[in-house]
Amino acid sequence: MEIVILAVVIAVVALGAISGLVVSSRKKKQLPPAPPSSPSVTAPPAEPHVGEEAEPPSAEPRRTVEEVELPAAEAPAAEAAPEAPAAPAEPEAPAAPAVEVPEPTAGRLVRLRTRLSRSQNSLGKGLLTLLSREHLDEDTWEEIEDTLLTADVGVAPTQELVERLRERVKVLGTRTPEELRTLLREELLTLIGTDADRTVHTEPGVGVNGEEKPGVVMVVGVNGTGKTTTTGKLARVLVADGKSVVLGAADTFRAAAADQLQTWGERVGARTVRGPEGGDPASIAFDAVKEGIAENADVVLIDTAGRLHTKTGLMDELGKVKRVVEKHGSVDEVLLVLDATTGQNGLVQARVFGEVVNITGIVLTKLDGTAKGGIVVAVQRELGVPVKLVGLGEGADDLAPFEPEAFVDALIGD
Ligand SMILES: Nc1nc2c(ncn2[C@@H]2O[C@H](COP(=O)(O)OP(=O)(O)OP(=O)(O)O)[C@@H](O)[C@H]2O)c(=O)[nH]1
Repeated sequence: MEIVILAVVIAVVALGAISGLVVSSRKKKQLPPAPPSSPSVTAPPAEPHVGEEAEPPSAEPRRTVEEVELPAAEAPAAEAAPEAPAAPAEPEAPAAPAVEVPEPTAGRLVRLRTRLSRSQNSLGKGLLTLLSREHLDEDTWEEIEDTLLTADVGVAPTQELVERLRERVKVLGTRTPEELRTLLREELLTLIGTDADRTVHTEPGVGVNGEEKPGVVMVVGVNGTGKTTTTGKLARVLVADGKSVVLGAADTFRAAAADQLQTWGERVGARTVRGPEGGDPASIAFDAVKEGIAENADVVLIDTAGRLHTKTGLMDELGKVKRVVEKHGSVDEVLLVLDATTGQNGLVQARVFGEVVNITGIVLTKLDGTAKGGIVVAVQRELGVPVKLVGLGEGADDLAPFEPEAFVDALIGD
């Protein structure tokens, strides 16, 4: 019996040992799956790869910024142009509107009058309303003063005008609206001045070598005031008047400026002389006049780069551009372009530009976008030169000769 029990125990122990082995071997088999998951654990080591990869791209963009840019898109078109016969037709397509016929310049200010009076309403109408009050007490005169100052007329001209109005209103006694309108019209005209020569001088002259030289106009001013646009619009005006025009793209700061000018020129058949981007503006201006002389053109318009009047180096450069152009002969007109919306700051600009180049006329742009038409008075006083042209919109023919009467009529309405 004992033997049987012993045999059973041995058998049980033996079975236990065998099953233990099986379990442990299963466990060992389960482990291997762990290693497959271990690569994901080793993923972090991939981070260095990411880091490694990150470096080249960080270097690449520096190259691609220069290399890819727009030329990548433009180059094929440019390359295709000489090969494909259809392609050359495309560059000619924009040249087709070169036959554009600009609007006649006469009466432009009258045509643009609604735009002008819309923006200037508060000045003219405001003054008339105040002057029509039954009792013109001190408060009312102060309000009149404020209206003028708000419209950028300037302190001294405002005081002069108010003094004159006070005197004349006193003499008038009863004031009919019509009398007031006439009175205000006269006084505003006196303030603006009707005697100044507002012609943009573009007559041909005699060059240093005795040859006939085109009229030369330089367009100067602070950034974004509308120089290129004005140069383009002026080219249209001149072409409309039957003159041949050469454009000089001496704005080598702003990459798109030369293209912009060339487009304006192409639309009316005026050639643009341009140089490399960032090139010497004086030499481009010089070449433009040289071309103008060679081509027997009537007028050369030189668009210069926008420059802050506070940067001495840039202002010196402007002086140099003018001096270099004068090696051919006189510069007949230096137009300072002022943005009417910048108000009093325009006066500071006018003063500094006037010190560097002899300003002969002012172009007041964006008059359609401000009620501060009084700047016309202030800037003429500041510089002692007349406003010759006004910009009244972004349209190609939205540049008008400045006519004091039409301007004042627009201010005070009918
Ligand atoms: N509303 C309005 N916009 C104008 C007038 N004149 C110019 N502009 C706009 O003013 C912006 C600047 O004009 P640009 O001719 O490029 O100015 P710019 O002085 O040549 O600029 P920079 O070369 O950068 O100094 C453009 O969007 C023009 O369309 C105007 O009389 N009225």
